[in-house]
Amino acid sequence: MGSVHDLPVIDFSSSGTTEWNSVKSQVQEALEEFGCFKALFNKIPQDQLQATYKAVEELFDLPVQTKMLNYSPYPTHGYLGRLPAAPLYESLGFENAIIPEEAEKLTNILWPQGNPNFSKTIQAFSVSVSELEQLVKTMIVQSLGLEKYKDEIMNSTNYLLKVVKYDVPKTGEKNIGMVSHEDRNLMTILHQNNDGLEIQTKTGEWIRVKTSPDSFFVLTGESLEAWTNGRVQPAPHRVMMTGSSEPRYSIALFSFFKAGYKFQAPEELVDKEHPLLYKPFDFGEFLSFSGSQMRSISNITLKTYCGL
Ligand SMILES: O=C(O)CCC(=O)C(=O)O
Ligand SMILES: [Fe+2]
Repeated sequence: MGSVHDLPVIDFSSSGTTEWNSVKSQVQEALEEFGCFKALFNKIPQDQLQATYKAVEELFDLPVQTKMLNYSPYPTHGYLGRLPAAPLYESLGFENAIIPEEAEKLTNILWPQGNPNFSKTIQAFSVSVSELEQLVKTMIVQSLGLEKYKDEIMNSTNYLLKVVKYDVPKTGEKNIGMVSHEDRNLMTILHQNNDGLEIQTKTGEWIRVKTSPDSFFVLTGESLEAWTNGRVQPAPHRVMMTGSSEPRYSIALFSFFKAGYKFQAPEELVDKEHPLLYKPFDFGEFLSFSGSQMRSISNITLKTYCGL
């Protein structure tokens, strides 16, 4: 792990029991201190990664009216763009993108004649990143001594693949790509083609995440804070388009508890020093009620919604 001024970097490329235990404790330490870390994960070949970025560029090249067909009943899970607070930002979301039929169904809305290459590419990418998400989740439940909840957690998780494009700011335009916020889901695993993502540490310092082809940035969200009864807290993050000469793309897999699954922190994490922070809640209902997947953008906090 790096110095106080660096974000932790954790290598997931080797396997074996010794490595597993070492990586597991690095994960827990990083999450408790920063709520995030950079994962070196080489299970996605470079040509697959390049094909995914190519597919994403093709998607953003579609006319705005077409992109707007990407609708989700959940706020911020479908097409978003031209927002006054984020004029450089545009995103689309693919719910359950790890399931081939779902990826295809959403693809066919955008390309009624079909685009099997696109749906297969984003589905394969989502599956690979979901494997990393499941490794991290397994390590968290093991570190907390809560492995008995692992299957329930795994079976209650859904995934959304969100792809984002940030335009280069024009002269005189603000360079904020996305304002500071924390995510509300369980975990977000993000790959970027150019630097731009910045993380705020607990001491208030902003750190810019360095891009490399095999690095995936793991951020935890408010739902994990609730499930761990405050042990892991999400880090504020933002995107600054500083010194860019070309658009920036990021591809992020969001995991969250399925709508209809009411959850609360396991009783093992509740005691005198750690009183229960939140009443049981359903993430789908909370998302609909709060109006945004991003804390700090919506005025409704989890504390006001179901805090104790
Ligand atoms: O594009 C990025 O790097 C950040 C995206 C993000 O934070 C989000 O969609 O919640
Ligand atoms: Fe975020």
